[in-house]
Amino acid sequence: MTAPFVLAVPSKGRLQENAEAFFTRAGLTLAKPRGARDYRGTIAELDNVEIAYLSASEIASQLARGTVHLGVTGEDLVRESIADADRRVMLIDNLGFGSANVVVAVPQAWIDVRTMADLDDVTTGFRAQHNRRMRVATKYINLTRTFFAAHGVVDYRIVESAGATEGAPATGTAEMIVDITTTGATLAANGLKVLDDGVILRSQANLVASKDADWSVEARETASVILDHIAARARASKYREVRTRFAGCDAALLAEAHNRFGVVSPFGGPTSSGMVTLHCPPAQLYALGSFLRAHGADTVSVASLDYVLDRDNPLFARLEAFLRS
Ligand SMILES: Nc1ncnc2c1ncn2[C@@H]1O[C@H](COP(=O)(O)OP(=O)(O)OP(=O)(O)O)[C@@H](O)[C@H]1O
Ligand SMILES: O=P(O)(O)OC[C@H]1O[C@H](OP(=O)(O)OP(=O)(O)O)[C@H](O)[C@@H]1O
Ligand SMILES: [Mg+2]
Repeated sequence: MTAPFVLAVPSKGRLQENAEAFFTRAGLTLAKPRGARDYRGTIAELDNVEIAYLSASEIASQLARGTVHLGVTGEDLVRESIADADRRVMLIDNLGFGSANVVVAVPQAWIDVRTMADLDDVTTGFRAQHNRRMRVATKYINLTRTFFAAHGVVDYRIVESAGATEGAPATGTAEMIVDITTTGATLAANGLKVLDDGVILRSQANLVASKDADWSVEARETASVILDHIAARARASKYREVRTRFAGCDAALLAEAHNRFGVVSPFGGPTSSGMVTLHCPPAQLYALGSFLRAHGADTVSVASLDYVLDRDNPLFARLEAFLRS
């Protein structure tokens, strides 16, 4: 028996629901045969795939170790926990959820500190005056070191924080923090502000591949099928299907529609009777409908697309290039 292909999916926290919904939309139904507390699952449509339900941070670690082939996790966790991340894992695609920024935040009361350059001055002055370094509370130790170094800030010390990091300045365990934020509500509630150039990383959930997983022929084939599903869904959601028929519909008109509205003609130009099926970006639908009617169409129908299966498998092509590199 060949070893199963392992896909890691967040088991809890804010990424979980979105991740499951993402696979469902792609036509891949995640199932837990032994109930909700089961941390191993399957994909109803595919044999020989094992779903590993793990925390988002554990997914990043297992991708680095190669114990899972593909996983969904936050870019922040990938960049923080995997040294040399671009060589060991590949971010195949942004998933459009789990957006959050890793930021440098200081007390709002520091009115003269707006930028990293200001912070550099303040940390240097603090060290000279107090004979100790300012403390930064964070769980993003590597991201903090790299970012501070890039800005020439050296007079600081990291205090590792596992949770409630925003509270550190008020309780006196650190002077400032590096943490993740979405709405900014937690920072504001703790009297903190983000430095103007203090965004270290704009993170979101990603589909990530491990370089060191067992990429057997079977594993590659499974990845190709999974990524084909995902690409078909992604392509479908970028467009709506527009259909019409009128005598004046010709190649020149379609070329104009392409240039003006970003319309593509996946099945070629109009038939001899002027029947055509187009794919149009949602924001341009009404403009396209008006354009077609102005040129003679009596009726234009618009429908949403569930999947668009192309001969190309662009996500898998990227994965293959990475595995070869
Ligand atoms: N507002 C946010 N705060 C924290 N993480 C967020 C936010 N928005 C998106 N994320 C993403 O979700 C990931 C996981 O965060 P989540 O809070 O779900 O789990 P966790 O913090 O790792 O788990 P736990 O808090 O139980 O240890 C983050 O690393 C980040 O990529
Ligand atoms: O900018 P906001 O929208 O306020 O969100 C940011 C907060 O959310 C996260 O905490 P979480 O709820 O995940 O708790 P945790 O610290 O236990 O992970 C994060 O660590 C911040 O504290
Ligand atoms: Mg959290």
